[in-house]
Amino acid sequence: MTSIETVSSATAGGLLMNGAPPSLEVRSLTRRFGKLKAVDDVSFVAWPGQVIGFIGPNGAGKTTTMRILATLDTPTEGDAFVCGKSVIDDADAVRAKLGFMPDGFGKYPNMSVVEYLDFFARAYGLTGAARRDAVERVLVFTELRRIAHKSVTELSKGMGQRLGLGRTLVHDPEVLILDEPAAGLDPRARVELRELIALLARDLNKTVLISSHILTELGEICDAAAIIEAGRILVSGTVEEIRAARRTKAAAKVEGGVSGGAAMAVRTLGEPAEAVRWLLQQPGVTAAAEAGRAAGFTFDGEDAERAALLRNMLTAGFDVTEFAAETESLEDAFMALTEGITQ
Ligand SMILES: Nc1ncnc2c1ncn2[C@@H]1O[C@H](COP(=O)(O)OP(=O)(O)OP(=O)(O)O)[C@@H](O)[C@H]1O
Repeated sequence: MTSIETVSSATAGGLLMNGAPPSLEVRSLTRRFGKLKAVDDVSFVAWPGQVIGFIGPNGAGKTTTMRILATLDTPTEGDAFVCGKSVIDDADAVRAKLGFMPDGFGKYPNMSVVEYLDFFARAYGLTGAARRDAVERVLVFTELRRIAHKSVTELSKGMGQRLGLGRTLVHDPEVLILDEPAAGLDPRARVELRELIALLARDLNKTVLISSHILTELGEICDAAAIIEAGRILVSGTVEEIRAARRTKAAAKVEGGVSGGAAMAVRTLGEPAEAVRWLLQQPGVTAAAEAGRAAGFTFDGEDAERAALLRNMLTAGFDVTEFAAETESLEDAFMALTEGITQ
């Protein structure tokens, strides 16, 4: 690993988004275990309504970071803030604002789903009607109502994960920390979990930090990502910022190319190299390069100028079969951005 890339404009711009502070801020966090730096100067931010993927291979430092956020461990250096409260100096306030779903959690035998949730509601100090309402709200949200009286030890993996998520929601926290919640789920349960997480962020404005070592698992639900390897953040920011950083990097690779503009791709019946040569002469085209059988380019212009570019291309004799804005997956962007960075 030779460099760190943080592409979040929010971190650079004074930690405000639309005038609001971040709901989660990890600031130069380091955790040593003897000689091992499990977490090494990790920083990233997340905002209300955002699902942020915490992505990295096994042993990268995700769980250690999450445990510190959940006040279950303390950092060697640095600090983290949940709704502005320090995990070191104000751990009680953090616990009230945060729900943590660990990657494995105990299920007590002889306890039904409703009793399990009620147990956690008591642990959070809820009493009387407030406790009953909280448990009911969670049963409805997680769709566990119909199996409320089933024993927790008889649940399927998918239902067990719903219960684990429900457990973190009883005190209605603003920030949710979910450690590998999709691990071991079948495709249907995974989609259902994804829908619940989207609801929590989009409808209830919660911040969700969700870890995985599988990038594709998170690509579809995350608005932002922090990618970690060997304790260090390789890249962090919104998915759009990560894609933009990738485009800038791609454009910088093209000789004479100036970065900026929307990513586009064009396919013709001829050689892509010919299209690339022609594109590089056109106004608004800031970079172009061959991309398999297509020519990829970045274009800085409005719809009318884009239409003119296509018209000119046809007039110039190119047999265009496809001409489209490129939507790059988070995975593609990550692979390109971290190319040559990881060992
Ligand atoms: N209590 C501990 N004592 C010593 N080493 C630890 C301890 N906890 C974690 N580690 C080490 O710190 C490193 C980071 O571990 P961590 O569990 O945070 O990684 P992770 O990204 O969550 O990985 P996984 O996906 O496998 O859970 C690993 O090398 C791990 O062995």
